[in-house]
Amino acid sequence: MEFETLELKKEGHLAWIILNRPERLNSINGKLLEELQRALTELEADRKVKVLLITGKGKAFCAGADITQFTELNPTEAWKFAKMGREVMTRIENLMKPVIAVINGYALGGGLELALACDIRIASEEAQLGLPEINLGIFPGFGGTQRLTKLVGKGRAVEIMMTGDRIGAKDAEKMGLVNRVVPGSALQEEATKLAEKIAKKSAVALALIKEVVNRGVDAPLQSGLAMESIGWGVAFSTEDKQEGVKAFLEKREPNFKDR
Ligand SMILES: CC(C)(COP(=O)(O)OP(=O)(O)OC[C@H]1O[C@@H](n2cnc3c(N)ncnc32)[C@H](O)[C@@H]1OP(=O)(O)O)[C@@H](O)C(=O)NCCC(=O)NCCSC(=O)CCO
Repeated sequence: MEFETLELKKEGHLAWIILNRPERLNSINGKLLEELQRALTELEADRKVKVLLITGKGKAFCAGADITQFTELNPTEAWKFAKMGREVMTRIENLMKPVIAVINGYALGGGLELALACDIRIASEEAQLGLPEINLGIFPGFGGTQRLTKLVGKGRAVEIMMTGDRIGAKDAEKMGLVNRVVPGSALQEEATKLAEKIAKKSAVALALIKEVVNRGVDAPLQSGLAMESIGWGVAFSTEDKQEGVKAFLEKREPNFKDR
C-alpha cells in the first residue's frame, strides 16, 4: 500500500508507522490523518502483526497539527478537522493490539496527543513534550484535555495546557507522562526489545488487557472490576490459557498461538 506522509514497515510480529513529513516536523494535516486511518485498517486485519510502534522521521516525533492549514479553516471545517483527529487517536487507543509511542524528539500539541493515545510511551533524552496550542490562542483538540488529565492528574495537566511550556523527557518521566527515557542512540533498539517482549505473549490476553483497562478508566470501580472478572472468564476459553498453564507446570516457555 502506498503512502505519502508516513511509512509502514513490518518486521516479524512488529509493525512501525513512521510519520514522514520531516520538513514540517511531521505535523499532522488531513492527508496524514487519512493515511493513518488506512494504515490502521491494514494493521488491524494483519494477524501476524502483534505490536505497533509509532515514531517520527528526523528530529521530531510530531510537532502537532499543521498550523499552515489553520488560516484556511472556517469554524465548521476546524470542527471537522478536530473530529478527524479525535477519531484517529481513539482508533489507536482502541486498536486490539498494543501500541508504543517511540518519541524521538518534539512531541507537541497533536503530536503529544498522538503519543497519549498509545498504550506505552518511550522517549529519547532529547525529547520535548508539551501542549503549546494556548500560544496560538486555541487549546488541544485531539484528545489532550482528557487523556493528559487522566494520565498525570488535573493540576499538572492544566498547568501544561495553560502555560504551553515544553517539558523535557526526564521531567515527563517523573510525572508518569512517559514510561521511560533512554539515550537517543538506543531508542529504536530499546523500543524494539520492549515490543518483542510483549509480542511473545498471547494476543488475546493482550487485547483483553487493553479493553478492560481502557473501559475501566471511564467506569465506576465496581463496573471496572466486573469487566475484569468477565474478561478473565473469556481468557479461560482460549488455547493460549491451556498452553500457558501447561508450560508453567512443565517448567518450559509457553508457545502462544494467539487463539
Ligand atoms: C517544534 C518547534 C519548537 C521546533 O522549532 P525549531 O527546531 O526551531 O524548528 P522550526 O524551524 O520551527 O521548524 C522546522 C519547520 O517545520 C515547521 N513546523 C514546525 N511545527 C509545525 C506545525 N505544527 N505546523 C506546520 N509547520 C510546522 C516550521 O514552520 C519550519 O518550517 P519552515 O518552512 O522551515 O519555516 C517549533 O517548530 C514549534 O513551536 N512548532 C509549533 C508547535 C505547535 O504549536 N504545535 C501545536 C499545533 S496546534 C495542534 O496541534 C492542534 C491539536 O491539538
